[in-house]
Amino acid sequence: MKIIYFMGKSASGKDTIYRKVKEKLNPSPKEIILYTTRPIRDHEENGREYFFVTDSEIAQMENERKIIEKRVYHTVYGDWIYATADDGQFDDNSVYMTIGTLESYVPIRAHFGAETMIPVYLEVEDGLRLERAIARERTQKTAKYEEMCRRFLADQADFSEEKLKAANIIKRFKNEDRECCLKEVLSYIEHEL
Ligand SMILES: Nc1ncnc2c1ncn2[C@@H]1O[C@H](COP(=O)(O)OP(=O)(O)OP(=O)(O)O)[C@@H](O)[C@H]1O
Repeated sequence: MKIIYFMGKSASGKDTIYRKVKEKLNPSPKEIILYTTRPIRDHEENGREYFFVTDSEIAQMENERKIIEKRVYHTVYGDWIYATADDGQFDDNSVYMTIGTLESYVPIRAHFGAETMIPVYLEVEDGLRLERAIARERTQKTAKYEEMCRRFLADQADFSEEKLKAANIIKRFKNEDRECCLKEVLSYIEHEL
């Protein structure tokens, strides 16, 4: 089993590059769909970006010992839970792909083993990344600028150099030009597979 694990700060382009990589890889990797209690965004679909669930549904999966890792974010809209679950999604002979955080990468690597993991860490210069985050919020019916700012600040601590080093994230991909980034990410993944 291999798990291609996309990470990066908010608006670093994880979703964008992830979708393109999924399109280009043949056979296409299976997606690991995470669970979240955050409200669905306008362009999202339940079961595509995430399984959108309630707090009690997460609690039930915990009782059933299905949760591999779980994070709680204290947002301006309340607590949002994100979780990865061993819910029957995984089989030994498949290649999987998902978007996660550094905090989630570490327990997942511990659960499945380092040899299973193909980490893809994306980065964008902070000013450009903030511009992209604002532009993205503007396209939403209800722009959540406060939450966007909270995440921008939280990212600095969540993806600190110490944490990147501790998680053994050495390779990084700059997402300035989409096509260049995609090409580099694809050739790295193909090499690792
Ligand atoms: N190389 C690029 N050039 C220009 N715009 C980009 C590029 N990559 C991504 N974007 C745009 O930047 C915004 C953020 O990208 P995306 O939603 O993929 O980021 P993300 O890392 O998944 O964000 P989050 O973690 O906050 O959900 C989107 O509007 C996307 O279209």
